[in-house]
Amino acid sequence: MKVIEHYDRSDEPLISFEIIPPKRGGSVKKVFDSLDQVMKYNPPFIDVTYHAAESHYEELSDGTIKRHIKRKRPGTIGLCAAIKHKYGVDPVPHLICEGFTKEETEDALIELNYLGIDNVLAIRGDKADDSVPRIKNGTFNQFAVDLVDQIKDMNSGQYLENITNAHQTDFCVGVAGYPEKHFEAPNLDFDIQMLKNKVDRGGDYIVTQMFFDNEAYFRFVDKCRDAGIECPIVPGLKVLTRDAHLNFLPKYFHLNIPEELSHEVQANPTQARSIGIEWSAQQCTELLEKGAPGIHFYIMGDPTPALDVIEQLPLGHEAIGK
Ligand SMILES: NC(=O)C1=CN([C@@H]2O[C@H](COP(=O)(O)OP(=O)(O)OC[C@H]3O[C@@H](n4cnc5c(N)ncnc54)[C@H](O)[C@@H]3O)[C@@H](O)[C@H]2O)C=CC1
Ligand SMILES: Nc1nc(=O)c2c([nH]1)NC[C@@H]1CN(c3ccc(C(=O)N[C@@H](CCC(=O)O)C(=O)O)cc3)CN21
Repeated sequence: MKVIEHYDRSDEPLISFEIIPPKRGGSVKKVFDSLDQVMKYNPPFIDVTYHAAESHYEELSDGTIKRHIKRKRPGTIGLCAAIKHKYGVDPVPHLICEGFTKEETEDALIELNYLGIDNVLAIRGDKADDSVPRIKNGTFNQFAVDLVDQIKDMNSGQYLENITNAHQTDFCVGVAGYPEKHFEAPNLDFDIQMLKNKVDRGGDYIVTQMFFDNEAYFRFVDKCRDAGIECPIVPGLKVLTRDAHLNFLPKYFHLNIPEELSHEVQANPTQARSIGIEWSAQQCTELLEKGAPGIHFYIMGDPTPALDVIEQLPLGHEAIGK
């Protein structure tokens, strides 16, 4: 079933999760162990991140530099197929522009279609310093909106080359939104216009970047509505569990940590996990009271903090599968 149908049909807020594939050489068992734990809560869908190849440089004994190109976390599509068939839950693979040609993306969409997977999250992808320069032959999607166009084209039977009577796929497309602005955008209004483009061109729902201050989410939703964006805007949350997150999360995700939270963690660094869980539970309670369509938890490799949060929430039957 499509993610947008889950939101349209449910009377209860939906609790969903996002995971990351294991590093190359890792075992899928750890992922299944995580998923076994979250299944108790009947997630309607599970997102699986997608990762491009990265460059690594090695200095050889003669002083020359050798470049190695490696995809650190392969396996998104296989993992999605496994989730669908092992748990009967709708997987949402991420598709990214960075590092992939449109031709590779078309092939990935064909694989997904054959697997009966009809949801994707269309994002641009992080422009890492060590991303692989575009030396491949082919065309590239520059922004997430270009990827949305490509997916919607396939939904109307338009492939990259002209194919008469081509099969029309039927993907539901999620896109990313930034309550505290994407760091490259000059201002929030500009970023919201770019978000509106993604929705106008076929994005069915929005999942937000993580945030720790609900006011940022509520302001963002108001501004999106004022800009004419009508689709569900799902808050994405990560539970802070370590004092190191005070630096790590702003650095990697360009977000603000409220003073009250950072002071509390700095005063009791060994209690970071319980402080973070308490903070997140309060965030969720207010978000749900004020009508958020659900919560999307970024659990990545470890579901336990998010599950501790969920246990504290006043959720109904459908949302928590009790
Ligand atoms: N779940 C995940 O894996 C998520 C990953 N991300 C990461 O966040 C980053 C951004 O991804 P998206 O939001 O999908 O990218 P996007 O392409 O929608 O926007 C990226 C930036 O470009 C700007 N922009 C968009 N269209 C533009 C245009 N036509 N002209 C000028 N500027 C334009 C936007 O304002 C924004 O600052 C990526 O690096 C992505 O990997 C974000 C959320 C979720
Ligand atoms: N810019 C951006 N890139 C992303 O890939 C991304 C977002 N934003 N926002 C939404 C989700 C959340 N994502 C992630 C990705 C990795 C971790 C992660 O590895 N967290 C560990 C870090 C471990 C370490 O210390 O290295 C953690 O402890 O939080 C968390 C969220 C992926 N997504």
